[in-house]
Amino acid sequence: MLSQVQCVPSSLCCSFLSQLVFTRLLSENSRPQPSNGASRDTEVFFHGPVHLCTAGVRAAFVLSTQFSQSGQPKDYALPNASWSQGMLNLYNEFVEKSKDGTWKRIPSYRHSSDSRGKESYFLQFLEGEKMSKDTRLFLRSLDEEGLGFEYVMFLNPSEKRMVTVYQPGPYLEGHPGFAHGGSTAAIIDSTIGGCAIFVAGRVMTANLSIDFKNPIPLGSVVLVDGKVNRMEGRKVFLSCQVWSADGQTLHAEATALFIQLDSLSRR
Ligand SMILES: CCCCCCCCCCCCCC(=O)SCCNC(=O)CCNC(=O)[C@H](O)C(C)(C)COP(=O)(O)OP(=O)(O)OC[C@H]1O[C@@H](n2cnc3c(N)ncnc32)[C@H](O)[C@@H]1OP(=O)(O)O
Repeated sequence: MLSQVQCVPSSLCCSFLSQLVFTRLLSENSRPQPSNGASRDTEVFFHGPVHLCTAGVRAAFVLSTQFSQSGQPKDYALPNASWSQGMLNLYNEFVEKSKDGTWKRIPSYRHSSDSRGKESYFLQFLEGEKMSKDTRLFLRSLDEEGLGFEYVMFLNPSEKRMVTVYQPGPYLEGHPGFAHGGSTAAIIDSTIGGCAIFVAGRVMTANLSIDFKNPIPLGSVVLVDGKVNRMEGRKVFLSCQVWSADGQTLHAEATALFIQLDSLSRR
């Protein structure tokens, strides 16, 4: 994939970049604004008049957003320009707590096969599943920062607990200005899914029950706090709460059952 990015002729890139600037100027006053939570600087739109831009160049751009400058797969669980100060504050708080090893930041890649390193419980999970190299991670499926799920997970192994610092972007809108409940379910499922993977390896969600207490404003920052309560045989019981960053508002409460799998291949 990398070589495809590097093979794009530089003249094509220049033309692409100038079109991009042109596109931004053209569209600055005409396109709808994100209702909340997205930095305009991170937005890239492709409009009709500039469709000189080929699908190949578009693909090269998309690929280039998936790799860091060092050519390594991009770790999406690191700060970017779309993160609000509130998101950065909570992130820094947990980075600080990670210094003595109590918490561990979980790197997060678009493609599961990019999850490298001995800290990667997720990779161990996938190796067990023999999943395709191109397996995607749903929550990382947008090319542009700040529009969808912006999040970083921290695992506390001794407490079997995972917290996700989460900032929902405008593409997750349900009721005007608020995150769709399905997106909240997805971040809860992934947070407690991470906990369940940590304690039980290969698992699937069998049951997820959510009480939505207060809507989550788009662009706000919340803390998704999940933990394993107990295991009974193959059954992993978990609970989760979603709090506003200031701890004053309980947005959602959930319980879940995950089932440890012997193997997906038997299915
Ligand atoms: C550290 C890591 C970091 C990672 C970060 C990234 C994380 C990303 C994470 C992403 C995460 C994304 C995660 C996702 O989105 S997973 C996608 C959504 N989930 C599914 O699609 C699962 C579909 N269901 C199934 O495949 C099967 O039904 C499963 C596998 C769940 C169980 O079928 P299986 O044939 O294997 O088991 P069994 O039927 O013998 O049952 C076994 C026991 O379980 C009990 N039971 C079963 N179902 C229920 C139920 N609904 N309520 C209450 N109890 C239930 C059952 O009574 C029995 O109990 P007992 O009789 O033994 O007492």
